[in-house]
Amino acid sequence: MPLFSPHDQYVRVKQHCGELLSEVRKERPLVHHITNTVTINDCANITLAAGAAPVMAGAAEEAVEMAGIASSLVLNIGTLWPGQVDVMIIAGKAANERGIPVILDPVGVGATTLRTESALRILRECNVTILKGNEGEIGVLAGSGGTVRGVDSYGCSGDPVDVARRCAEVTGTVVAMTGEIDVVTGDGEVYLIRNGHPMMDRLSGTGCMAASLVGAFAAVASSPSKAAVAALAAFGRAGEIAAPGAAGPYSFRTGLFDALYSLSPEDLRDGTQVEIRRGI
Ligand SMILES: Nc1ncnc2c1ncn2[C@@H]1O[C@H](COP(=O)(O)OP(=O)(O)O)[C@@H](O)[C@H]1O
Ligand SMILES: Cc1ncsc1CCOP(=O)(O)O
Ligand SMILES: [Mg+2]
Repeated sequence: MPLFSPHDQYVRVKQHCGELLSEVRKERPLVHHITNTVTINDCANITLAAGAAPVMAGAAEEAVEMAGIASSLVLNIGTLWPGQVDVMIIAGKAANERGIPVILDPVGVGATTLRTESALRILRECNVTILKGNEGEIGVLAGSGGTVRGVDSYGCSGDPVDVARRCAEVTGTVVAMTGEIDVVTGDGEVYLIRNGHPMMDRLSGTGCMAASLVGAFAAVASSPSKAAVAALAAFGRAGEIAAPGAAGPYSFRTGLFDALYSLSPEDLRDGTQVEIRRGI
């Protein structure tokens, strides 16, 4: 006999999403980013809008010290420069030693050899807690095939849920795969999150911001997968609230920050659209 019925479990996950949002605002965790130069400001502001505190620190000389005071670390390979992966690995190892979660956003993996080798090296040399990518990126890292052009996903080969499961198996991480439906899996169940809006795909940086939010929620959560579910549901919910009032991508961007800032734990609890399936 399972301890909880599927319906009980569904209600508990939704409740937990709301609780984690409250916890982020109460704890205001410091999220250390080593990230790209395109979306760095949006990542800082979305972290603030959620109630957490961002710091962007990319120098080798301060990587260990910053990881020493942060509550989570977000590594994003969007605009790599020579030596940046070395810094990411120094920070990642320091984060691992302290036991704080490490989130990897393998932006554009599969598009070039440098990106693929860099993502694989980080996964090999650091203990990545949550791997957050779009369908193409996760398909590439699962080894089952994904198409990435520049930083854009052209999808993965096969059933996205199977691909996410396989990626979690191969990498030993919790996988948070974004898209029209987000899939989170790796330490138990598989979660499908149906929040969000197509406008989120029309704005550069929504994938990076999703990783920042996963970092903020993982910093205060005991379960990495539940943190990723709550973060993606919160971001998706903010997108749903912002889209009807937007004239286009740029007013949507403003609305997205405002909606996340104003999102109540009760709205997140009630508005989270999650399906739970048996995991690996
Ligand atoms: N068509 C869509 N419908 C709903 N939400 C979407 C859609 N496309 C993207 N999103 C949301 O936008 C965010 C970024 O996802 P995605 O576009 O897959 O990332 P990336 O920018 O890395 O390609 C995620 O929170 C995802 O849920
Ligand atoms: C356009 C671009 N080029 C390098 S990083 C970047 C931003 C990617 O943002 P996202 O994948 O979050 O949409
Ligand atoms: Mg994008």
